[in-house]
Amino acid sequence: MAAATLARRIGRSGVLPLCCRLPAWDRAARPPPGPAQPPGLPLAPCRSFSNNKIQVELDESSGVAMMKFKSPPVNSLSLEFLTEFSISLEKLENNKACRGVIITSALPKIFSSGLDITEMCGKSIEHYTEFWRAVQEMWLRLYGSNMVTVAAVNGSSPAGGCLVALSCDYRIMAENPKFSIGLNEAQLGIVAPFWFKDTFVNVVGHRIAERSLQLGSLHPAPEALKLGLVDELVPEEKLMEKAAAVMAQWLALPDHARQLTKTMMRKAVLDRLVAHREEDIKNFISFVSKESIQKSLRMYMEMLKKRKS
Ligand SMILES: CC/C=C\CCC/C=C/C(=O)SCCNC(=O)CCNC(=O)[C@H](O)C(C)(C)COP(=O)(O)OP(=O)(O)OC[C@H]1O[C@@H](n2cnc3c(N)ncnc32)[C@H](O)[C@@H]1OP(=O)(O)O
Repeated sequence: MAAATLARRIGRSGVLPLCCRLPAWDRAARPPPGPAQPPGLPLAPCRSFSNNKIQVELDESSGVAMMKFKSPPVNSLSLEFLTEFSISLEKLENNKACRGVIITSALPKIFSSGLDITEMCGKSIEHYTEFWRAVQEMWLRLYGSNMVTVAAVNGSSPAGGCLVALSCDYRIMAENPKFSIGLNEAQLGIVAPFWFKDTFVNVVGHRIAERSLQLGSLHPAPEALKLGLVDELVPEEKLMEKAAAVMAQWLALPDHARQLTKTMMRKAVLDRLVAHREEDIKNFISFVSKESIQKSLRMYMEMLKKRKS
């Protein structure tokens, strides 16, 4: 089925209708069709699981899951959020019926505000260790996912929020110039870890990444498109429809060829963190424990509050 037709059928709900079946080269063989269903019962269930902070709906007939961040006020990546995120990804990854996931936000104007700064302020070494391991875990699962991952960026997405989008296979952003995206860590007086940087370089190239990282730039949507930080801009109301169309296009290929290609492109960067995980945690702890860094983070949080009042 042509991607455009599929997208039209998906409509605004973002959920593939039961009549649409994607090509036969699934992630793994599906169970044989059962006996005819009584009228009124759905042919293929739309499985959903919702935790406190993330809602996931999987349409088993299309193999596409919709993951929505729903942690007000700004979808900050707290320890609890990151844990739910990793568990949700793991559940989908292990579900043979799931071939792709669209990641978006259920909140208006914000995709994700990045790592929860309060998790990095005034906490114990044990807490920093647990938190940073959760950040690593989320990235390893998302960047290394076998599923097709599409980010439907429907709001601002600084720092860790940008990392989530960068870790997907394709990024579509709402074309609102008020929404911005980027690795702005330098603006907070902190440094994006090497694997944030590597992920960024793999998307936009070395020169753009170097300039953007040093300046801690947050790029308004049109600029993000020009830099290649996002792949497409679409009017906000068309975002989910477009994400579904892109997903259908990517799922029209055999999974094994796409997955092996993805692994080939990403393995070196993933392996680098896997090989240096404990060192990276130690590095985070020693960095974040510095009084000067704590001061910078506190001042940044105060600035956010002042800006509001
Ligand atoms: C060796 C390596 C060491 C360290 C590496 C660390 C890497 C770090 C990565 C990160 O992701 S750091 C986080 C970076 N994030 C940001 O800079 C975003 C900051 N937030 C904003 O710019 C804005 O809040 C916004 C996301 C654009 C939303 O703006 P809006 O006006 O809609 O909301 P408001 O600013 O009023 O915020 C509401 C509420 O939420 C609190 N908030 C916002 N962001 C965060 C956050 N990232 N963590 C924790 N809390 C956050 C904000 O303070 C407000 O709280 P209040 O209602 O109590 O005042």
